[in-house]
Amino acid sequence: MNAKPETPLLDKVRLPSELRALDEAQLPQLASELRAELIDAVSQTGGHLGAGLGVVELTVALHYVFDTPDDRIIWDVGHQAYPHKILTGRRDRIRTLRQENGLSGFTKRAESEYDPFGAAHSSTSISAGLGMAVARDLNGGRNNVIAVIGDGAMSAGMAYEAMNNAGALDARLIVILNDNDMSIAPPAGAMSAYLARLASGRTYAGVRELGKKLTSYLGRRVDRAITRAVEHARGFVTGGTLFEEMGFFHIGPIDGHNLEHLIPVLKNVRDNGTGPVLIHVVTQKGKGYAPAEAAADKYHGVNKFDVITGAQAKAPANAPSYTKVFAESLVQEAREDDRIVAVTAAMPSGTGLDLFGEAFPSRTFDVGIAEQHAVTFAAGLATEGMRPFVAIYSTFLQRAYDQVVHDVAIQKLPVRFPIDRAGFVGADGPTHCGAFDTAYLASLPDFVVMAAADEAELRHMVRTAAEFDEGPISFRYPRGNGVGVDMPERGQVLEIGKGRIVREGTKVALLSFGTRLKDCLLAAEELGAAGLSTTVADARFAKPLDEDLIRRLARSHEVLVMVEEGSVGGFSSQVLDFLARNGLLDNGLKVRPLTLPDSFVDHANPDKMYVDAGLDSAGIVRAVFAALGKSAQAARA
Ligand SMILES: Cc1ncc(C[n+]2csc(CCOP(=O)(O)OP(=O)(O)O)c2C)c(N)n1
Ligand SMILES: CC(=O)[C@@H](O)[C@H](O)COP(=O)(O)O
Ligand SMILES: [Mg+2]
Repeated sequence: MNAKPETPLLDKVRLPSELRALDEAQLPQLASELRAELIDAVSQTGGHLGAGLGVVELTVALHYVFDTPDDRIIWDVGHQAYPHKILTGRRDRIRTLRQENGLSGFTKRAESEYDPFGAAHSSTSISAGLGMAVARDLNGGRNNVIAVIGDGAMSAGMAYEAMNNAGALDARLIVILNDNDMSIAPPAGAMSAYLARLASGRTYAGVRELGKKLTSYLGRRVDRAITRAVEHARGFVTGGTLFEEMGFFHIGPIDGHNLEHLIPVLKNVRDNGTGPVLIHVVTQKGKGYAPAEAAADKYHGVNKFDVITGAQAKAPANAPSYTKVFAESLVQEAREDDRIVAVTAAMPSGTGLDLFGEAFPSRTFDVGIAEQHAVTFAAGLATEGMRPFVAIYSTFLQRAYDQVVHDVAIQKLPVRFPIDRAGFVGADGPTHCGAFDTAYLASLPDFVVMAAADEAELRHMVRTAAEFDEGPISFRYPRGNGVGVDMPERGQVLEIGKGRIVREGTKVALLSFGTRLKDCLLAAEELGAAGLSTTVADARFAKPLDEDLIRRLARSHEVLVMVEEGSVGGFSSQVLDFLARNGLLDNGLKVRPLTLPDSFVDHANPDKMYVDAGLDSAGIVRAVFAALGKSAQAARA
């Protein structure tokens, strides 16, 4: 275990008010101790590190200059907010980050008054900040509202919707564009190239012009320190930037690691000016920790690691991850069919499309954080006969629901949706839990909705989706590793709307949708041992349902339990609806849906989450006994 860093100055700063009592000359030391504390804490918990390292100085400067929590700081995504948490009364719990009952890995209103807005999905900060600014004005308040948004998050439409509105309202809102020239992967798109041009100072102003311009916004208080800050290194961009055209006063770029530059600029913006202002701050993701600076992903998200070497802990795996199986299967199909193309919204490594991109660079599209566009872009591809796969996390597809309905489903376009991170995701908590996709997709007419029970099934579903041209089709699979089943050389095309019986019994039927199948099989063993002959079926499809299979299970068993890792309203609800409409509930069948709880479940270890949700084998056994009016113990006795 590495020695805990010495942090004599940070030890005296529990809250921002104590930070504000420091002399400005002490701030570089504070920043250095804060960085060491951050590295040490994340080495023990794992989590998002690179983004936080990049905003250490910015965090210190913001809390030094602004009167938080009355002044509101909104961190976009919130993954970079660990230094903010350390400075805002949460240092004593920082080593509980992302663990059960510990601090959230993102900003969270319930956690602290210094977190005025919860996040984890990107590009919400300017909208939320504008709402707060307008509310302040309506209430006659005077506090500042500061939205800190990354260059990656700046690719999402919502950021522009918010700026468009802010420019029109002319509300006093401070936006800090934290430009580290990185998303999770290197950023994609024309906006990123534009920011790079601004940051490289293509358009310099002369000192006089700069002075005039700053004075026009900041009043006469523009001092030499600010002029120096914005002149420094890259120079000051004048006139006609996109942000100015949208009604923002645009300052920068300035060096986001230089407190002597940050503090005078922030103070002057705090004390002067009207209307919305955007400060373009240039930072380095992973700053100040050599292994992070050298890493391709700048240590965006890490496991526990050794501080000296940077080596990350790796859990031993007996099976490949679902993500990898998906990616390799798609590459395999794409070798056979050049109409297959792949789309990701800024998640090439998370979705496995980095592998696809290596094999087929010209058929891979990283559209940036732009889920809505990703879906409609794929719809356009499909209209011209391409076979697009939009590989996306369940939670992020939520953002593109109207595009799924209006652009894809109504037009019956064959867009394929491989849905990763379906179900509990563990440490990222409720914002990233893939709970709702089955409910929101299976309610759409003619949508084909599948879930893979294991990695071999996933391979079949990739092939099935590739060859299905009749309309939209999705298949879901969870975060983490497969079960370790034998893999077919190539996937088979599954019959649409047909499930499979995995084990035959007579009294109890367990109907699984997705990877809970293995717990159903364990439960069936236990039920069998207790004298309850149990059938286990893998539904494969939530839409269209395998009606014959369900009818058979309902008619020939006393108990029918549906098991899924999704919200209420999903697969089980589809089955219940079918049973009710077809009179299959009229003869005393005991039916129990086992779904995710109807609540937002906080971050924890996924295995524990399954137990708490009753979705492990013991929970399934309990549900069967409860349906039969017995306790599990009594039945065993
Ligand atoms: C809507 C949405 N899509 C995707 C993600 C996944 N994601 C989290 S952080 C991130 C990169 C953000 O880049 P940037 O805003 O530049 O922040 P940085 O990590 O560089 O500080 C992505 C793609 C997300 N959180 N929300
Ligand atoms: C903040 C964010 O949205 C991503 O970094 C996310 O945490 C990645 O999750 P995975 O680790 O499951 O890819
Ligand atoms: Mg970035």
